[in-house]
Amino acid sequence: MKNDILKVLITEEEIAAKVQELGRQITEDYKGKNLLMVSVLKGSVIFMADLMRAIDIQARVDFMSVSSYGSGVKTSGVVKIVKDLDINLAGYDVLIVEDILDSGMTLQYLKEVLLQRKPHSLKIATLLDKPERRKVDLQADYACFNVPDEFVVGYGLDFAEKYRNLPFVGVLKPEVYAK
Ligand SMILES: O=P(O)(O)OC[C@H]1O[C@H](OP(=O)(O)OP(=O)(O)O)[C@H](O)[C@@H]1O
Ligand code: HPA
Ligand SMILES: [Mg+2]
Repeated sequence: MKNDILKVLITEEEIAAKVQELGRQITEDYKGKNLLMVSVLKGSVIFMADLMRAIDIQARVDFMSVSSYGSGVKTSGVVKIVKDLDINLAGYDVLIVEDILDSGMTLQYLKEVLLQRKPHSLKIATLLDKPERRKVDLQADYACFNVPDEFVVGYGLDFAEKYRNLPFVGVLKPEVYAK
């Protein structure tokens, strides 16, 4: 699998160090609050698993799955909830945990939907931010790394459902897309 990688953008060690740093920051920022971490399936599960263990306050977790109706529709911002949260958000300080903020369509939709449920607060933590591709005016409250406008895989991020289990973030060789 690693043979398919053209270049590593962010190493396993760099990710680990940043996730620990973000965990400490969230621990500080959410002291005395009622933290609920919401992971957006599937890409964010690796980040979620590492980040939650880097946080030293009581934190609940829940999972949500959304899908676009097709790549064409995704750009119009139409997203469908495939699996909703189990927990009612009232009274929680919700932190959405995402792997990547790209066009921003997914997170803009999620933010809107979750805000309607009247959480005490709502913030976004993302591992990767690709600001050049943004189509909506949205920023993450916490972002670990900026990435250039290239399709990236690994540490949860997939190409055609593959490469999520790479421990680093990288770019695929062009011939992999042609397969
Ligand atoms: O900012 P955007 O342009 O909306 O892109 C970001 C979203 O796209 C990816 O999810 P995807 O729909 O591929 O699902 P996955 O997490 O299961 O891979 C990624 O995990 C984000 O959720
Ligand atoms: O660069 C990316 N890689 C994988 N999944 C993604 N979803 C949005 N952008 C990306
Ligand atoms: Mg994906």
